[in-house]
Amino acid sequence: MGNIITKSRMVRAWYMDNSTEDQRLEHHQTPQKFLSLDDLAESTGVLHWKLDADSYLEDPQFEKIKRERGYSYQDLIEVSPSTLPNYEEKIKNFFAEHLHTDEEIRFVLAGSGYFDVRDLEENWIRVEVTQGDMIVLPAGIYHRFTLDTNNYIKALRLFVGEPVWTPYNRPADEMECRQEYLQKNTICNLASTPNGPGKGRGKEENTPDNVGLWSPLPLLRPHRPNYQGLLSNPIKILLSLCTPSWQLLWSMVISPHAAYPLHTPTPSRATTSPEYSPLRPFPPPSIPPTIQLISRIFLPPIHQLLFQLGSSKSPS
Ligand SMILES: CSCCC(=O)/C(O)=C/O
Ligand SMILES: [Fe+2]
Ligand code: NI
Repeated sequence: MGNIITKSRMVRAWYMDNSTEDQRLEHHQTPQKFLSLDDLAESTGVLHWKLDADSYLEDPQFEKIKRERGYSYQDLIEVSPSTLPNYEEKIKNFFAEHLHTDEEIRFVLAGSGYFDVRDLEENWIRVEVTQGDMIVLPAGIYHRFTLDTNNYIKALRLFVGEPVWTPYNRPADEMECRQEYLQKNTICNLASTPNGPGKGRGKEENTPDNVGLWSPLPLLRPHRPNYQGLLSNPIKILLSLCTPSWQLLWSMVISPHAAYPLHTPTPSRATTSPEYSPLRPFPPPSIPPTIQLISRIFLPPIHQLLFQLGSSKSPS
């Protein structure tokens, strides 16, 4: 593939239009609507790193990511009409909306392409990957892949343990990994944060960025990119009207008690972190066992239910 020009650029992600034109085109909405990597992580759980594809073998950051995330397997895939056996069929399968029971991890060594991921409001978000992009799609996320008009990508595929590439085409809503994905992304990680978008979830587990930020109000944060779309049916409107009182109750009364025991087994930095609002003291001054129990057992399912009602009644 001597004529393929590969260039490294900042990753871009945008909301797609609904056109059925050539899948390899960019498919922007009008006007174009981009989202930041923080918003991408927050609304889908997709993670991204920019690395040097020419020196990844000696790159300590690449090693660190592999070590910390347990990636023990890697191989190469080169997607182009001339390099991929059964190209036409594979390309068709890659572009069918599907999920996997494990993370999909790709590190782009050359060329480019698009990973499309569904957010929780059923929008397609297109993530452009070029040389040096490492992308992790969480287990259970609906997604698809296409080449762009350059028709070429070479990527490392990484995996935890023995690789399982099986795609499960949509609908796969009953699968455990899908349910887990929804659970993680509707309750814990789309958290309302005191620090603005993107701080509610991160690439590391159990850091202060990931604790203490648990809120039942993922739908109702004005900074979320699709906030407007949420106000499209009566349940969503009702939810939004409840926001101020629910938010206040949550942040002042329940959250300081509930968030800490729910999310951090190791309180190490919690008390000293300057990032926290005084409304969310760490550790909580006292945690009445009944409040802990009630908030742990009842609030997640209630909020999950509200969320599902709110997001399934009408297209937003
Ligand atoms: C750039 S890797 C090709 C796409 C792929 O492997 C996959 O599983 C898409 O979902
Ligand atoms: Fe896939
Ligand atoms: Ni060539």
